[in-house]
Amino acid sequence: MQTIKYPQKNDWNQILARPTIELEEMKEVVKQIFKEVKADGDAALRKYTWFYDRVKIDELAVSQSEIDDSEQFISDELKQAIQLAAKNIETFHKAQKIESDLIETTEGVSCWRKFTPIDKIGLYIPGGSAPLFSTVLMLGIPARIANCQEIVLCTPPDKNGQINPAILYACKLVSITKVFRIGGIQAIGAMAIGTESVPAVYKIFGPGNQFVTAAKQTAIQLSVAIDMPAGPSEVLVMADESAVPEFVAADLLSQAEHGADSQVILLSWNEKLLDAVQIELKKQLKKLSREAIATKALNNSKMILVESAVEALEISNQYAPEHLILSVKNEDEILNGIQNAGSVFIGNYTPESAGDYASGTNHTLPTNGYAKSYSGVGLNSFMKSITFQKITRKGLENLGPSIEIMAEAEQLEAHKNAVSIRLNKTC
Ligand SMILES: NC(=O)c1ccc[n+]([C@@H]2O[C@H](COP(=O)([O-])OP(=O)(O)OC[C@H]3O[C@@H](n4cnc5c(N)ncnc54)[C@H](O)[C@@H]3O)[C@@H](O)[C@H]2O)c1
Ligand SMILES: N[C@H](CO)Cc1c[nH]c[nH+]1
Ligand SMILES: [Zn+2]
Repeated sequence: MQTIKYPQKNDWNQILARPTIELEEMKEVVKQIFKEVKADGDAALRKYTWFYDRVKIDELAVSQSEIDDSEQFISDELKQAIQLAAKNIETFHKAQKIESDLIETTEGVSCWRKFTPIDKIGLYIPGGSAPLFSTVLMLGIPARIANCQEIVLCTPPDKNGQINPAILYACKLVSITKVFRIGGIQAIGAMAIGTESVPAVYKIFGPGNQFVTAAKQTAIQLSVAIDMPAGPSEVLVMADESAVPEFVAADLLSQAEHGADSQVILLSWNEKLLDAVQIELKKQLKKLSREAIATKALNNSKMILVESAVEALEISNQYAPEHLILSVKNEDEILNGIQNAGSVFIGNYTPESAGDYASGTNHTLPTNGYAKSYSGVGLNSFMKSITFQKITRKGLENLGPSIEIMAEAEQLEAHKNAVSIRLNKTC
């Protein structure tokens, strides 16, 4: 991992550039696949599953018996771990329920909101290089709490056309029955457009590689909402002399192993720590089964020696990491200044993997700098709100003159009349 010492502020953006594929190139591919999905439906899904995943699929839908049988293939130990994670995710997301209060904005003018679930949703579960069954929990549990009626789930098949049993077990746990063995752009196209087998949905959720993320962004043009751009994983660690080099290296590697296009950043004002982490990285990397992937990601990654904690914070806010780890003595000084980050992990005993699996927070988070403007997935992502208002005669007498003046100023006479006609009528 390259080390950079005391970079100039003007150079921060270039040093921290993410290893993204040219968006325009991907957009063309996405456009073509979407066009074929619209024209040929399931046949296009089969064609691209063969093209990208090298597997011939007859039955796109996973049968209920495959879902039911999945638990035979996973250990009790894993089932228990999944159940504990599910409990914590449920507890954290249930607590996010918002009850809307009725507000009287002016005497006689009552306004309130009602939250309703998004009826039809699509979940994308990554499976290209690792079967991320934890994502089923992260999306399925809040969707169930929100009471979404139709949940469609797509995930790529393995070389034998099968879905990992842990993904199916997690589907069973959260009562998801419409499961399809489709990945990548074609899966997003199927859920956005609809085919003979895959129902079209109103909103698509879930992380994925750059192709999946580009496809989700194109789905927006078809009036389908998306949760956010949740692309290749990233982490930024801020560490001082109180950090443990072994822990820091392990955290960096935990996100580097996701994919060759992941990026990890370490910021410190303590040069000795950077050197120690560098040594640890080499030691730990060698032992990883995904060494090759993590090595590529480390080539996109940087260790940066900065002047101070204040400067580190400024860089971090500019970078807007998906995950921010604080391994520092005076965390409170930094916590107050965090403006842009998907999820924050505080102290030596809070590995980022805790949020990936089991602490309760959601791991579907904005990447590629989108943490400047997007939040991660939460209960509200699965709901929308409708506003209501009721105005009494007295209320309209109080508010009406202002509406009339504003409508007149906007030269919208009919708007004004809708108020005046009422105020002028005595009943
Ligand atoms: N931001 C988050 O919240 C978050 C959470 C979990 C995972 N992730 C990220 O999700 C990603 C998972 O990626 P993955 O690849 O393992 O699985 P994936 O399921 O996202 O993608 C696999 C699919 O990509 C398609 N594909 C592969 N090569 C292609 C190409 N050249 N052109 C078009 N399509 C192609 C194939 O159809 C394949 O099925 C990783 O980058 C990981 O970092 C992000
Ligand atoms: N770190 C990923 C989000 O960027 C989520 C994940 C799932 N499994 C392991 N990790
Ligand atoms: Zn992870």
